[in-house]
Amino acid sequence: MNNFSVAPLLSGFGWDEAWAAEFTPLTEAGLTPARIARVDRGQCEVVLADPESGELRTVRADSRRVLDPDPVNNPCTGDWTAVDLAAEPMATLAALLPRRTAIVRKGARGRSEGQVLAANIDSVLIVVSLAAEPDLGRIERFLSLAWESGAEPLVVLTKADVVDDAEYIRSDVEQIAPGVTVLVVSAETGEGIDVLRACLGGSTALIGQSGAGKSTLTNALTGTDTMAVQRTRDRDGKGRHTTTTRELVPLPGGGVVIDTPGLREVGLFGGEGLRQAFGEIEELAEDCRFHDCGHNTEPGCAVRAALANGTLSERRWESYLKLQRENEWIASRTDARLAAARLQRWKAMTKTMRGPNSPIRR
Ligand SMILES: Nc1nc2c(ncn2[C@@H]2O[C@H](COP(=O)(O)OP(=O)(O)OP(=O)(O)O)[C@@H](O)[C@H]2O)c(=O)[nH]1
Ligand SMILES: [Zn+2]
Repeated sequence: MNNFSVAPLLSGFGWDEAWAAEFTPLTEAGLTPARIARVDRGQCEVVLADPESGELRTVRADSRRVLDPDPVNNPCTGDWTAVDLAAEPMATLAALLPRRTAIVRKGARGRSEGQVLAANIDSVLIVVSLAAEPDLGRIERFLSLAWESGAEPLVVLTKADVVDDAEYIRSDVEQIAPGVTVLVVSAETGEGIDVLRACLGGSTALIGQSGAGKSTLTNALTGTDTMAVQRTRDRDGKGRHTTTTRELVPLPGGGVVIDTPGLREVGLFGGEGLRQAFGEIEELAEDCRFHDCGHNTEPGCAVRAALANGTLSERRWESYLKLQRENEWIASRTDARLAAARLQRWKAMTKTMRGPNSPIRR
């Protein structure tokens, strides 16, 4: 292996000293760090710094070795992974690094498992179209999901070019998004795009309903040059890769954007995010006379008082209760348990790599 540092090449993709430190035993075992740009059945597209040429490359890799019975633990766009480039017949994922953050929604059709939309992100852009009347309840739901991920949420009201009252809508949305920046943009006219770009750093995931304008916004942020069919020649000349189908796209000034598929239903998975999304209600409840106030008929209830004097809207309160009821379905914090299991597996793996029986060719 050539003696060059992958750090400068991969830093634009979010690689940093902490990742590198975690990865050290695997580098010694001949594995290459890579970030997952797209997931397909049994395979992934990963971005890596080629250990021989020292250039950035997009590579297809077999992911079957790291598949897990629980879908939450499976490779996801944004995951950092260890790739065995020497594996035959094709490059193979040998391990997944523990995640720092992840957007996890409840799996489809009442399944108990979660579904990961993006991993290792620093901010979550909740993309909402101004072309239709914004559904505040849905935005609250997305905000809870975003807070739960561990990344910082931002609301982006897009298609500003089709309405004249964007600023009114923005102040309505600000009311229901305490502590969150709400921006108005248009991918069509470019309005607000520079301001949005200035808010972004590191890895950003876009979430929202189908048709909200996520892909168009991704294009506007990354610039058409980046999204245009960009080809890199395979090291062995066998073929060429295009990046048009990637979900993880680099930003011109560093950092990446992860576009996620449009979501029709967003079931929450975990409750901490809900408490953050409704932070002002949590604060109100602290002023109730009784520590275990049910906010119904108890004397000295600060929530009831706020509802009575209008500082807390009935709609917001109902929305909070609804999401809370939904969350009670998740009896235990399974996501925390899964993250712990994954960390254990990672530790076992790095230990084996260090040992005399390392399975990886040097
Ligand atoms: N007028 C206007 N139209 C926009 C804007 N952004 C997106 N659109 C249009 O809205 C439609 C949906 O945009 P997409 O970017 O495909 O939406 P998406 O959120 O990626 O949708 P999915 O891929 O289904 O999740 C397209 O017809 C876009 O041309 C905008 O700023 N202004
Ligand atoms: Zn109360």
